[in-house]
Amino acid sequence: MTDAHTAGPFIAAIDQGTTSSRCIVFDRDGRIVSVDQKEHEQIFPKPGWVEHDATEIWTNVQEVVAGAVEKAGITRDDIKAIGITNQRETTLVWDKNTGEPVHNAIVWQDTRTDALCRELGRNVGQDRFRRETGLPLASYFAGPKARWLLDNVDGVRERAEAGDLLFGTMDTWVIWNLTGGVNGGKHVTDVTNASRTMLMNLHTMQWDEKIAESIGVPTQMLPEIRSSAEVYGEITGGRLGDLLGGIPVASALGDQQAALFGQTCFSEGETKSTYGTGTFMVMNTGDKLINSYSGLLTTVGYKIGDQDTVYALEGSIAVTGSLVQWMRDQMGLISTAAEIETLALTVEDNGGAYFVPAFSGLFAPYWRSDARGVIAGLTRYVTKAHLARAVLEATAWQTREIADAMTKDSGVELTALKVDGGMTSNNLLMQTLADFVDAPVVRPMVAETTCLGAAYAAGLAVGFWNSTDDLRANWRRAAEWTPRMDAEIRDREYKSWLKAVERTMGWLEDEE
Ligand SMILES: Nc1ncnc2c1ncn2[C@@H]1O[C@H](COP(=O)(O)OP(=O)(O)O)[C@@H](O)[C@H]1O
Ligand SMILES: O=P(O)(O)OC[C@H](O)CO
Repeated sequence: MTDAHTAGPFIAAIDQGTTSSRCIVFDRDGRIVSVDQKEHEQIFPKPGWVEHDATEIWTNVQEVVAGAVEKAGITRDDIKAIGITNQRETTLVWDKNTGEPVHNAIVWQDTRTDALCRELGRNVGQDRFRRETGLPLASYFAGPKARWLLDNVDGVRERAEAGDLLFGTMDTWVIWNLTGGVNGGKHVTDVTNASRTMLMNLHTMQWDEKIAESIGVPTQMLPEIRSSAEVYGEITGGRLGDLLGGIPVASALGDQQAALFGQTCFSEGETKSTYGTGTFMVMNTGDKLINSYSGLLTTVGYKIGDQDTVYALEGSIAVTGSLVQWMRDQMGLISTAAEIETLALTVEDNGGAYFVPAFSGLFAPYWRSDARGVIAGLTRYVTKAHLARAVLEATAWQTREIADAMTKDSGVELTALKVDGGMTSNNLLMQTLADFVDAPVVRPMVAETTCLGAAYAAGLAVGFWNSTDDLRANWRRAAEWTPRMDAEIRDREYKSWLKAVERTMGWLEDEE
């Protein structure tokens, strides 16, 4: 509910995430006024496959927007703009005449395009994709997922070539529906989301015809690439049209880029790391498009209207919070995620055990789809409490590897790491992180940095905030952890971790 401290007007933001969709209403100081959230089904048709029902997601998005507005006790006139942020890479194709998806969305974690990526590597070469798109060939990205839909769903290639089908990541799907759907919905994406498709040329910021042809995706089904902060259209029609019709839809950012923005990492070298299902460390590299030689992604940080593009380096870790979920749901060793900390605190150390959760292969800095999970160093001494430690340490060591790669590629030493996401409520993990990366770890007051970033971008687009300086003033520290680990112990432990990582590689044979 609004009160005297949160007088309007407001900006709303939608976060269409991997496990849920949420909407948050913010005031001018970047404070949360209301939140509504709804989970959607995770569909696992085969080992390694992960899908979402995009129709369910759109229904949930409408519900949470209506829910957040109702909880705030405000109306359309109080909201100056709405921004979008989203799980990235998750790929959908739908019919522009009916609004019906041709298939479930293929989620970023899905590994069904591994073989296709290997084939593209053999036929076209890794280097070409890296050079033009900033990305290594991996099943993580959207382009190969689109190709899979074109090849494997009946009639889809013909309908796409006839111009009846639209491709989009979840930003595009939500914006198209919000702005009218079959009745003139805008078919757009922003530069950050486009930079994760493997179809956009990072040098021109346009679809790369040759790359699209080599992957086998017709460019006519791709959305128009726009900046991250501008008015794409207005809320039109349907349930939300009645409630919020006319409100400008004014930003789109992939969720990790939105978190960079929400953490106000506006200067070159500033870095954030978000700890959710997976973990994503992103460094602002300003106007420098840095080629990574250490296994990071070169990506777009953001682009505000017609200002210059801000680039970024990213280290993506597939499994962090989801390892805690696995300990809870598959192993039954804890009953809530928070219990991992209580259990880990019953022992002094990991008892010699190291857990490398290469469940979907290894992402950054290795990009090895043939890797699978390993628990190394087991003896009869090891208890479930030691494993709980090893689980938390896995997140911290994976971050350390990315931090090392960032320093190598950018030449910038990490002086502080701004963190956010669900796992940051774990104090032991945050201390371990500071110890392993050997830098202070800081968490802001508003932990919902993803939605905040989308709200900030939308607010800038409509003049609700004037500049990024206005936004910096809103960032406030809530907690800080400083390193206190003996360097010799850290180096010894790091070596053992790297040895355990080695053990995960080559588990899958080429034909698997
Ligand atoms: N206290 C905790 N300790 C460790 N992990 C936690 C804790 N609380 C939540 N998590 C993990 O954080 C993740 C949820 O964080 P969230 O930021 O909501 O993720 P996402 O946005 O990716 O859905 C879950 O994977 C959960 O296991
Ligand atoms: O929805 P999240 O927070 O799990 O983020 C997913 C990432 O965008 C995948 O690249």
